Amino acid sequence: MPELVFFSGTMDCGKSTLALQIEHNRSARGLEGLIFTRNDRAGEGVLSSRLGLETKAVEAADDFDFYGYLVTHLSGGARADYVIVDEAQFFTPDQIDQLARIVDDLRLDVFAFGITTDFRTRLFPGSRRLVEMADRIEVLQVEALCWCGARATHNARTVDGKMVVEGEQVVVGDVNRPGTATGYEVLCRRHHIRRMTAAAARAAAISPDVLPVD
Ligand SMILES: Nc1ncnc2c1ncn2[C@@H]1O[C@H](COP(=O)(O)OP(=O)(O)O)[C@@H](O)[C@H]1O
Ligand SMILES: Cc1cn([C@H]2C[C@H](O)[C@@H](COP(=O)(O)O)O2)c(=O)[nH]c1=O
Repeated sequence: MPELVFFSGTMDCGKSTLALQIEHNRSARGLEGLIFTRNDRAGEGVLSSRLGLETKAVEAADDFDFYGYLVTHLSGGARADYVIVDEAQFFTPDQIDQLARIVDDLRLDVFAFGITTDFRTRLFPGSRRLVEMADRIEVLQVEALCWCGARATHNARTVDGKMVVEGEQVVVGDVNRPGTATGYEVLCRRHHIRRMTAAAARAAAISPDVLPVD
């Protein structure tokens, strides 16, 4: 039975790497996939992993119709055996419904990869719809870690090095980029709630006025 699978996790936990591995394994066996993404850090029309691998992808904006694209593709005589969608959090609930329809009506597996919650710990609309609609939700096995060593479960945004909890939901960016104005850091829930990034923890540890958190 074809499935809509949502592979979810924090930033930097290996989602895009797994997407590339699934693509590699299936194409190595002669299957043909269609790959979609939106707002990848590496630019338009690319699905990239921090391990250095990347592949071409169709850049899908808000008005992109996944189901229509697949129908046109197949009725033109082209082949598609499965669909990969990276950065799935950025897609609209309607687009996620189109992915479900690809599974149910066109009988293709759809593998969607994305972060579940934003920097305020709120669900992205696309991720919410995937949680509602997916046949299966897979949490990635490789755990990203908080600076304290606990499993990272939340994504923090930093502006000029300080953690923020207000702002636009979508700002493309990366972890471990100290020089950039807007950055991200993965944290455990405890340290996300306390707004305690690695830099804040270091500063607290060297300040004689502040008791250590841990
Ligand atoms: N230099 C490196 N050596 C080994 N593994 C790395 C290196 N850089 C990144 N990684 C791995 O890649 C993961 C990030 O993969 P990526 O697919 O880009 O994540 P995501 O799509 O979830 O944001 C990291 O969690 C880490 O396991
Ligand atoms: C938490 C959060 C993240 N983003 C952006 C930042 C990155 O461009 C992507 C996540 O990519 P990854 O491959 O999973 O690392 O999402 C955002 O726009 N808003 C947020 O709150």
